[in-house]
Amino acid sequence: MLRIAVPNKGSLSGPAAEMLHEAGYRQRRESKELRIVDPANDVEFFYLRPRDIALYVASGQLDIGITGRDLLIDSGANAEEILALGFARSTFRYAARPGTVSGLEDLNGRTIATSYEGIVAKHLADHGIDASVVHLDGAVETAIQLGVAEVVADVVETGTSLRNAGLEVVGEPIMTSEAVVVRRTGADAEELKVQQFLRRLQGVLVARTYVMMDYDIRAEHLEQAVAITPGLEGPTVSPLHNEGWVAVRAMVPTKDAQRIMDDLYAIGARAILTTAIHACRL
Ligand SMILES: Nc1ncnc2c1ncn2[C@@H]1O[C@H](COP(=O)(O)OP(=O)(O)OP(=O)(O)O)[C@@H](O)[C@H]1O
Ligand SMILES: O=P(O)(O)OC[C@H]1O[C@H](OP(=O)(O)OP(=O)(O)O)[C@H](O)[C@@H]1O
Ligand SMILES: [Mg+2]
Repeated sequence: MLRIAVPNKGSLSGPAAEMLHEAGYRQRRESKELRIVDPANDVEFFYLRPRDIALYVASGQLDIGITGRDLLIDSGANAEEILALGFARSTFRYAARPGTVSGLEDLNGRTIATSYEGIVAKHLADHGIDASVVHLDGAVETAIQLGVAEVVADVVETGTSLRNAGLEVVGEPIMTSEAVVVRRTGADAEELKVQQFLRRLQGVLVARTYVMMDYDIRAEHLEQAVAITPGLEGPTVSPLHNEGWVAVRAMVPTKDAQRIMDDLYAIGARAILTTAIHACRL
């Protein structure tokens, strides 16, 4: 049975459970459940603190985990990212009161508050900066107002928390993060059960980012149309009862669908339809 760690709380927990549910796995009914078995899929889910997940996976007790890339790197655990999941996207950045820190070099001698000591210590060392790091559990933006630190290093998504604390970012992002699937470094990536799990999640990612597009076009414009909608392995082309016309079917990225419909219309395509993909296996 495949043993999988899933975030039990925080920003990763809801979207991770939703993705697993879309991939056809049973998920817990209430947040106090710490472990559930999905016998139909031969999988066991353990609901753990996102910060601890890379460690459990590195220990070999659990086969796979879902966590944040930033948490994986911060943990220093012997685990590696094998699939990016596209949710809980954020950057990790330094911030300070406007006008107090001029740039990265200016962090020398400062006190930096963070919940991600591993990332910050490595970043400072890589840039030859000598600063002291104070560990806080959360709400680190407030540490400056309360005099605990002059600089914070924290997760930034919309920037609202920084603005509310009267802070602005310093330097370039230290890293970008999103939810990721992790495995013990060097574990057998070819293992069948693992591959099947990853294929299911990839299917959800594709269903979320692509739509199916159908349209009719005169045969002489087919090559132009195929250039606009190349599909994944080439579009399906079928004859229409109306001679000289063909029907084309191809997957297109959802974000480009409206532009593609305009482009197809402009070269003479008609009856252009898009439909959602509910599930897929590439
Ligand atoms: N506002 C946010 N937007 C996107 N991702 C976020 C946000 N806040 C935290 N994350 C991501 O969530 C993960 C941290 O999860 P964790 O549960 O420790 O913290 P949290 O989501 O802030 O929840 P908590 O309220 O328990 O602190 C990291 O991968 C981080 O990048
Ligand atoms: O840029 P924003 O959209 O404001 O998002 C970033 C904030 O979200 C998270 O905080 P959370 O609410 O989880 O509280 P925490 O700091 O206690 O973890 C993170 O730690 C930042 O503070
Ligand atoms: Mg938080």
